[in-house]
Amino acid sequence: MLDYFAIATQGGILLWSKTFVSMQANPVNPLIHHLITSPRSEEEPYIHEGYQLNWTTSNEFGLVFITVCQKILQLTYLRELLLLVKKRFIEMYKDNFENKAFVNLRPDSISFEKEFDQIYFLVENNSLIRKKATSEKPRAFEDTKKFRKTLEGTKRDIKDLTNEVKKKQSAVSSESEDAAFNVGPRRKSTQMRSWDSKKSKKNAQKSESENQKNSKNKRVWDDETASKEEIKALDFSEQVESSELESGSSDPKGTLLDEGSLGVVNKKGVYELAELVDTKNKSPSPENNQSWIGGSIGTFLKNITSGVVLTEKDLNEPISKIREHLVTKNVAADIAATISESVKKELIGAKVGGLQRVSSLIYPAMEKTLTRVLTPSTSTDLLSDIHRVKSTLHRPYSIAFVGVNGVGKSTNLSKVCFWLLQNNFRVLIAACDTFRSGAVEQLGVHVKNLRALSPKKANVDVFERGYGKDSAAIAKEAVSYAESNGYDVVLIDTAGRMQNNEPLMRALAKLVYVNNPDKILFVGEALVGNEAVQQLTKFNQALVDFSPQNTGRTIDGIILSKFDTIDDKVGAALTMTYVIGKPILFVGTGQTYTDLKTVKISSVVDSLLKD
Ligand SMILES: Nc1nc2c(ncn2[C@@H]2O[C@H](COP(=O)(O)OP(=O)(O)OP(=O)(O)O)[C@@H](O)[C@H]2O)c(=O)[nH]1
Repeated sequence: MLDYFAIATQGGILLWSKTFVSMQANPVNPLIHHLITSPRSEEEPYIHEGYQLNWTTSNEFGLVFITVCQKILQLTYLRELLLLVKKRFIEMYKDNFENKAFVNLRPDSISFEKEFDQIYFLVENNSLIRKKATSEKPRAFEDTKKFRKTLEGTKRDIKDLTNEVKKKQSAVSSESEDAAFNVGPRRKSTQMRSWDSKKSKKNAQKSESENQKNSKNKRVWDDETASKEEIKALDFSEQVESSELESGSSDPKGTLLDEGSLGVVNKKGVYELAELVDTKNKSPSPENNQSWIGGSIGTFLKNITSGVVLTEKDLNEPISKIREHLVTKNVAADIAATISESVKKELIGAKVGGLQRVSSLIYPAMEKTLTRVLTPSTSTDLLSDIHRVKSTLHRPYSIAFVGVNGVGKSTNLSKVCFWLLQNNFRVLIAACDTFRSGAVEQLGVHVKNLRALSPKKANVDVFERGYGKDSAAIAKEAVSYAESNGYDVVLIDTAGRMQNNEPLMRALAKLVYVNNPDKILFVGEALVGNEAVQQLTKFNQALVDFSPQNTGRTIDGIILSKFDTIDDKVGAALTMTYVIGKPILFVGTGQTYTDLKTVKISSVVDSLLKD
């Protein structure tokens, strides 16, 4: 779905905008600046910090219309949306323009919300409208009809727009088939879309012969980890270029995958995610006076000589330095205080040995405490768990993704799916966000991309039942559909919800109770402040409080998303783990499907101890 739509003057004055997902830094200004300094073709999207911006200008009125969406999504309707919004906006406000400037109209008096929503609704549902002629009437088409009926007084506009959409679609209809990703008993399995259609095969052959002409830069393997065949299995270039990726993507490989963050295929043929490595900070060295332990802490301890037994008084100052250090690493303040107190307890009564520096006692004490906090109480080996459930219980393994709005649940679910697909699992994605408009379609786009990137294209489907329905029931239906149709894993996408919204938290507890997923993963943003700690605690508590039968099920693990936005401060991992005593299973490090990493306890500890 869209993150943002803006209408601005070509001079950069924002006239009207609509925000769908809040963004950390609005990329519209950089685009406008870019357009002023180096005009470029409207056909070529502008990529800025993980966002893709498409636009159209009206030179006659000096306007620019801009869509912003995450670059991982390849939305087909952006051009149509832009052109229709431009047409409608100019129709409505052209009398207020003179010499490309507004006359007697202030931006805050522009009322364009209703018109925009009508256009967006129609364009977003374009593929469903196109299916009108087919025997099966999709549910959303009925919605479109109902919606139209309610729009008294605007029928003419809607008719015009619909005709325009249809006209444009008939031109591209042979290329777009994006409404057919959904599965479920409602459709017979024979009706499920075959992604290896004749057209794509033809494209594949064409791309293959083009590939032979173009010498590509392949990933360079710097060790013996993978065999030639295994490397071939990880070379997605051919798959992507021969895929059915939607139009408008001039560099699909770069958009969907980051070769730098690819995992490795190990000797057993398992595609392992890359590990998070802190390359930015210096290695800790307690013996090094320049390091924070040897330096600032050492200063407080330099008077303590050999044979002395450490007391609380000796340790107060150094321990407060440890707390400050942890806070600079993004550990929540109260947790930094608790951990440093724990280090203090570890050290009280320790005897300083012969040639030993006191500061060198601190490093192992901290290492021990941090390792204790980070050591998981539940399994982190998902692949083995999935195999075990498959071979012993003969059923699919289910994972629910939960968290507040916009933290990256669907994106990271898709990255997990990419990893599972590389390991040849068959995955069903259950679209249980029946709340946010566009959530189901967003999963459809991910599935389309994932199919294009996967060794076996038919290994991933979406199970959806549209909007407004009971998500617990949809998840149950999906799991049973997966069981009877041979899927190995069900990934359950849930709606984002605020931790204080009791009805929604009750609904989540119900989903967990009814489905008892094998793993409940909390997706939280890496920039942890008190707010995020509270979110995690409350989600965990709500699962207990609102469970219909007091099952005691709580969150099993954490995905720390948007790690790339916080400059390698691993403290968030410590804070989150400390709060619920469950491990960080994955770290999201960007917006492509390969931007998912695992974290080793020793590297988190190492990183926390670094300068
Ligand atoms: N930089 C960065 N962006 C991310 C990461 N994960 C997700 N995002 C972005 O965060 C935004 C929201 O992601 P979604 O996956 O839609 O979030 P969600 O939690 O499913 O959203 P709701 O369904 O609205 O609750 C998108 O723009 C994503 O591209 C990440 O690891 N790094």
